[in-house]
Amino acid sequence: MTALAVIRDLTVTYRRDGGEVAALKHISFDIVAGERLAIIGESGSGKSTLALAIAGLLPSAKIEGKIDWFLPSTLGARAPPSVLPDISPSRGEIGRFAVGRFPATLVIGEGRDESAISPLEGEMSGRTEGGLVEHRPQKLFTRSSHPPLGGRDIGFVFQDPSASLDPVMPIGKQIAEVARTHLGLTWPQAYTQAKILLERVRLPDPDSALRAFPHQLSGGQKQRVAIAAAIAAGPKLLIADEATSALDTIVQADIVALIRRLVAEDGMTLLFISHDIALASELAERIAVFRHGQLVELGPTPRIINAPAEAYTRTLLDAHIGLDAEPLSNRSGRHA
Ligand SMILES: Nc1ncnc2c1ncn2[C@@H]1O[C@H](COP(=O)(O)OP(=O)(O)OP(=O)(O)O)[C@@H](O)[C@H]1O
Repeated sequence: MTALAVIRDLTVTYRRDGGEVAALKHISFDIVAGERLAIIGESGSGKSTLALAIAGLLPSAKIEGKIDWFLPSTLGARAPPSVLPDISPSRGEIGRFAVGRFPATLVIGEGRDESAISPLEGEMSGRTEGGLVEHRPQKLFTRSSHPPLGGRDIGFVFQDPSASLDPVMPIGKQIAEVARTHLGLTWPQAYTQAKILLERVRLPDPDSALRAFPHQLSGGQKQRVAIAAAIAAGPKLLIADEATSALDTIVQADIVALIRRLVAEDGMTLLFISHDIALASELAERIAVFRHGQLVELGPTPRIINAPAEAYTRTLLDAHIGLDAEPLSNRSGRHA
């Protein structure tokens, strides 16, 4: 098993009302390349904080610990200047790191420099790119290099597609822009790619859908578009943060099936964040259980479901009425 990312002693603290909130406390685990890993826990357990920290999308929190990335070479890939950390190595250095050979190490939180270009607390541009909300990078300290680039190495699907899609830009352009930016395509090439992606996420009539605006689509269709944008640059890691929670049960099952299919087709690693242990157990090969910012336990899905080591996991299982029922995605023979 090859690690895609090795997370060690990750601690995240937010500042709130003059005090501090420890959202994650000394978290250590590996993300295995190609696996489907679910992060589950009740509200406030730190799931979203973990997802955002891994994606480098926590500009205003205090982050300590280390993430080693084992990313494939990206030589030739184009990185938009706005998402390169200001102290990152020169772009010529990016691409020297091969999977499993030269990890990119982010040592976070050492010697924080307040003159960094990080945005003011709470500031976000609101602009979307590859399913990621673009922001100026936090001050990450790079030991060796090639930190992952949001949108290119990591695709992010949020709970609310209405918030992650630009309401005044045709959806084809939103997807094409990701492909153009990160893959260095021309606009015509990027639009061809966008159409292929709309077909892959099974949006009806992809040709006219290219010109549609988000408000012309249903919630499930918008999430399909958000997923298409998230995978447009061929990320190694796809993070789905409660990506189905805002959808009704039937559409939820469709989106889960879609994510499963796309992850398999593209050989992506999946981090599936959910409060729903039943949903997680359908999709994930391993489950990590979080509570109060701590990792309670992590193991293969059958072991977590059938023989949890921790009482808290058992409580979560007992609380879930639907776990013994037929998996959601099988209920009506649905396909992605
Ligand atoms: N921007 C923030 N500023 C201050 N505190 C925050 C911020 N974001 C999250 N928190 C706090 O950090 C803790 C973890 O929150 P987080 O959103 O990561 O949990 P979660 O498991 O994803 O919850 P949910 O399922 O409700 O989204 C909570 O106590 C939350 O109130």
